[in-house]
Amino acid sequence: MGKITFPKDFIWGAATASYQIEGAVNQDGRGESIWDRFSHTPGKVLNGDTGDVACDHYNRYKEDVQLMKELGLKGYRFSVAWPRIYPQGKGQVNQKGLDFYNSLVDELLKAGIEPIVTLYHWDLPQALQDIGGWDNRDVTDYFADYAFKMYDVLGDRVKKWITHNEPWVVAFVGNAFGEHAPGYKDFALAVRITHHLLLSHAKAVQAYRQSGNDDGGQIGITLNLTPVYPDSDSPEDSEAVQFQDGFQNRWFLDPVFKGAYPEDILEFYQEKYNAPVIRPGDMELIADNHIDFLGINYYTRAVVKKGRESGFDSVEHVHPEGKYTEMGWEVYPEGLYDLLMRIHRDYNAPNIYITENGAAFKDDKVVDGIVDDQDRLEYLKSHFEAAYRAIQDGVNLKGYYVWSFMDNFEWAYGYSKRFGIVYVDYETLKRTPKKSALWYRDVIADNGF
Ligand SMILES: OC[C@H]1NNC[C@@H](O)[C@@H]1O
Repeated sequence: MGKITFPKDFIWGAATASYQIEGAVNQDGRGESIWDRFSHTPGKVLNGDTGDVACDHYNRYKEDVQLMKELGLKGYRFSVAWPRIYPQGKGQVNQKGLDFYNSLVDELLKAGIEPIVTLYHWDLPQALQDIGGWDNRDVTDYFADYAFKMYDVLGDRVKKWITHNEPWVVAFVGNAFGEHAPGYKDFALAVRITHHLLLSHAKAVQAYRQSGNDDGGQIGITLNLTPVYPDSDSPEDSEAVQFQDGFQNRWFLDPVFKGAYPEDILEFYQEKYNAPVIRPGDMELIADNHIDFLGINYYTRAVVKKGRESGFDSVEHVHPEGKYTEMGWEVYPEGLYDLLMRIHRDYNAPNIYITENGAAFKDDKVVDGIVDDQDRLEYLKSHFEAAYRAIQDGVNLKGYYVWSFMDNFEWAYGYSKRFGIVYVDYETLKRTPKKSALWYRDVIADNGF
């Protein structure tokens, strides 16, 4: 592909999340989150790593924003730690928590960087988990109250909001697979939680429209979407694709864009798990609170075939020959093009932002002050090219936030996986832009490559 130039005003950014970078978990009145509890539970996180210190961004944010400015970032996606605002999840507000995010937003704006703020990136206040967490329908109201407070405090300067990050991961990885906080292995619980997450999303959108701070503002949701391909063109394999696509993608896309769950998956869940619990008015609330943009987190594709068991959910994942990242995810930029075209075609999505895309590779070592992460540079380049083709074919893609601005706490993998374009030395917390960051700086400056 020759020189490509992205549309004018395309937002080139980078993304992070509170628990993964902030540290300072006991500073300035922050309450405990479910990830504090989970990471301090022996055996849950590799090497016993926790987010206690992480990148100490809470105390180093001015330095980090300065580095973002030097890289020329146009946008920065971060998340607010709910337990910094409401240490008990509701009730008493922690002013020092509000002060931190106010200062961070002011630093970003001074640096000419547009903030896009995620309200929930997995660090639920533990006090709410103690009353059932997302399985307790009341938490959907506490979330809307927390969202309203953030719109009130930051909404004059923050004009792009994301209600939830990856509700599929929150529900299933945290409550069915047991690999994330709070660590349950209960599929019926996970399905019930998906509905409460979507309900809380709708209530937070409604609160935004009522906040009086939504002038010129946009609100959306970020979904981790994985395009699914059949291992063969057999009818059995296409049935496996149908289930996996429904389980992972359509279960959230359909209610958000069409106001109803996909029939095939809903029927399967009701039969097998007697879930979700949908009350009269729920689907209307979800249907009536439209989003202004869809955030897409794309990492890789899935290739599936009919599994050995019987039943709609009998799916076996296949791992084709090819290049894989340190997470065991196939490098497949074509999947990003196909996904964007599908969202455009099947859901007529309004504006789209790639709110996360990036990779962890082994090549992260500082040698003479340089981190030569050629693998990551090539990963990003190939995915930028796929995004560009989708724009050329009509997709309303308005921005791209690389995951991640800097190496950080990669959940159950702890600090063993590095996604950053900036290297973090966890002994000294020194930040070193990697080769990919320096290349990205030029892409941003030229709005292409
Ligand atoms: O696994 C890489 C990223 N995926 N999306 C959510 C983020 O919190 C993860 O670090």
